[in-house]
Amino acid sequence: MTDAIVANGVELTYADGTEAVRDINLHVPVGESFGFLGPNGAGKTTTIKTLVSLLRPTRGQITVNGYDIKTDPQAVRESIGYMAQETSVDPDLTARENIKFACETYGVPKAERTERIHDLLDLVDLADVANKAPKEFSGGMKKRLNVATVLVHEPPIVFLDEPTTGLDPRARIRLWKYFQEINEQGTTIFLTTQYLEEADQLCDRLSVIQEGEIVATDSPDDLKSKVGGDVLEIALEDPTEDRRTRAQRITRESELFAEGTIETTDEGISVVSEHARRAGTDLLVALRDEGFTMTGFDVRSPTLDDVFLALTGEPAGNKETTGEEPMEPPTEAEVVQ
Ligand SMILES: Nc1ncnc2c1ncn2[C@@H]1O[C@H](COP(=O)(O)OP(=O)(O)OP(=O)(O)O)[C@@H](O)[C@H]1O
Repeated sequence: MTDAIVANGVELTYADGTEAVRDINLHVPVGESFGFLGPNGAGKTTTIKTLVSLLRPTRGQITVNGYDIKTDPQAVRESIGYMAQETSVDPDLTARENIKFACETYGVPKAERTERIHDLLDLVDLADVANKAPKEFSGGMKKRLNVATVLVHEPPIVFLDEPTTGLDPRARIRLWKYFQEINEQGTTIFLTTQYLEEADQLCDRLSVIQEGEIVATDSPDDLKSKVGGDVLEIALEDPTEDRRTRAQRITRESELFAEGTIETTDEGISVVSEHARRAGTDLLVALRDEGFTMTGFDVRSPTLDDVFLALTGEPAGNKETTGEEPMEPPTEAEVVQ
């Protein structure tokens, strides 16, 4: 399979000396849905802007659709769809007019425009509000319109920079559906995200990026399998620091869990081990014999959050779960759709 995106040894240092990305290497085959997962400031936007030729790398080579971004930036831009982090639709033109404008900008032949606009309004579920202006739309509807505008010239690759940030879960799931649809139709997708679930749902493969460097690249399942087992979480009654540390030590001293990763949590301890499922109850008994009372117990498969923690030593800072980000309530137009 040919590569849609190739990046070799890419670095980008901003004028103020910030080394935003260092030694980025990528090979994204045609038809793949590839993700860049990382927290705020990790270098995702810098990377995507460099790939679409809006920023010039300080070092390294990039080809997109076979075009070199340094020598052929115009050909790169004409052959891709790029959705920036900030939604870019004209608030005063209607949804239909916004898509028509994009058709003109990208030189879609006149004879094809009417059908293309109709199909795109359908794809993103905005046919009912085609004659309304985005100033009346919810954030989710604006993003969907934005998706339609970047697809007008049927690009073989679309670059999506945190396409669902700020949307409520329902709007997010709808957008995922459209991305899956265009990917199934053969479009290569490169997206950045800080949502673990988004990476899990949409990406065939992903790179985890931290402080400008790729720390792992694989399929979501393979990344999870590298965590080293299932995750056993135990909540203790009265989980003072002393008690959590003692429970951690007892677990570490037990033969079965000596090889696992044992962390203290707010409620008690968390153990990642290949024995978590089979021998979890033995550990509960051992802790009970040492005088602990357990108030909760859960064994689960690893998530990308566990992957992130194992790779970077930090939680992913997923806004969805930390609740840092205000959710956008649906507007009237969204509700009536
Ligand atoms: N124009 C700029 N000049 C100097 N430094 C910048 C500039 N833009 C970004 N940076 C810095 O480069 C680093 C990477 O930023 P970048 O926006 O690429 O990260 P990100 O992963 O996309 O984060 P976010 O999720 O917040 O968009 C950060 O330290 C950021 O402060």
